Amino acid sequence: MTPDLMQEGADRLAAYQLREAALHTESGGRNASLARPVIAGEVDVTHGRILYIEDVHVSFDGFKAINGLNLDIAPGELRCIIGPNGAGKTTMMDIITGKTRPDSGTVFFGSTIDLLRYSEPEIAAMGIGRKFQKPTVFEELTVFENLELALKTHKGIAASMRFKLNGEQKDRIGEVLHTIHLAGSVTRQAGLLSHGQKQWLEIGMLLAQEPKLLLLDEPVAGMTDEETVRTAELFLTLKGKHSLMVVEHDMSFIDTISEKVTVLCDGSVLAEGSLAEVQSDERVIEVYLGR
Ligand SMILES: Nc1ncnc2c1ncn2[C@@H]1O[C@H](COP(=O)(O)OP(=O)(O)OP(=O)(O)O)[C@@H](O)[C@H]1O
Repeated sequence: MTPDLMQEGADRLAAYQLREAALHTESGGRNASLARPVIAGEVDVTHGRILYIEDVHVSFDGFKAINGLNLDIAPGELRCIIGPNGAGKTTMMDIITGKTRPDSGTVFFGSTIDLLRYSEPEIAAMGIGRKFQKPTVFEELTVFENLELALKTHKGIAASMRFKLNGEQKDRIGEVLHTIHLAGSVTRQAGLLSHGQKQWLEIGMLLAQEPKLLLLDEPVAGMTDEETVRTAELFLTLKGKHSLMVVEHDMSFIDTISEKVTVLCDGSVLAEGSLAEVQSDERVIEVYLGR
């Protein structure tokens, strides 16, 4: 992400926060009930789901990229998503994060927040973080500065102008640095990190914002074997505190981290279960794993 894009995101977030504040001051009626669910930190998971997708359809010029998709994720779950190229994995993440609007269907964050009503920055501000395949850290800044910036941006641009880290926030950055195995590289310029370390730093930038749901697209692509092992350890420590959706093609990585695996094909769920279960499913072997 470029500084311009980050600035734009922060501006839109500030506008969103102003709009939310205005909604909260209106009395009763529809607006009051709509405003209620988007208070940061409050996601109603009493029904046992942090993400709920039902019968979602998306077509691009008549081509059905997502075709009757149903999927839900429990709070604290680490779900792996696999499937052949073109199965709709990225499009599904685009829908959850507000980048693509479905033609029809339901997408809820917890049981009260209808994600289809919100924009991309609004959804990010609610606690859904997304990590794209390529690392996009600020190469000129140090590891610490990248994390600090992530915290500031999360506060919105108006707040970030006068934003100084308090003790709690410094502790939060320290905690994140430890989690992402970069505590020994605080003052290192991000551009000098290895590919794997840059990926961890970007995950750390998301963690600094304390997301409830993290969407990670091919996080170990291009990593060394050692980095892949450490990333698996990292994800296993995040599980429980956060809900994670991980799209990956690396089966040994999935084997290490997965409990439940969802196989997407032609825009809908082909199979779901443990890795061993989906690997022995004839339909999955046919379309994805090969004989
Ligand atoms: N904006 C778009 N316009 C037209 N077609 C699109 C668009 N976005 C995605 N598609 C098509 O939708 C289908 C699903 O694409 P998507 O990128 O979601 O698949 P994927 O499972 O992420 O694949 P991969 O593993 O290759 O990343 C593909 O056939 C793709 O070409």
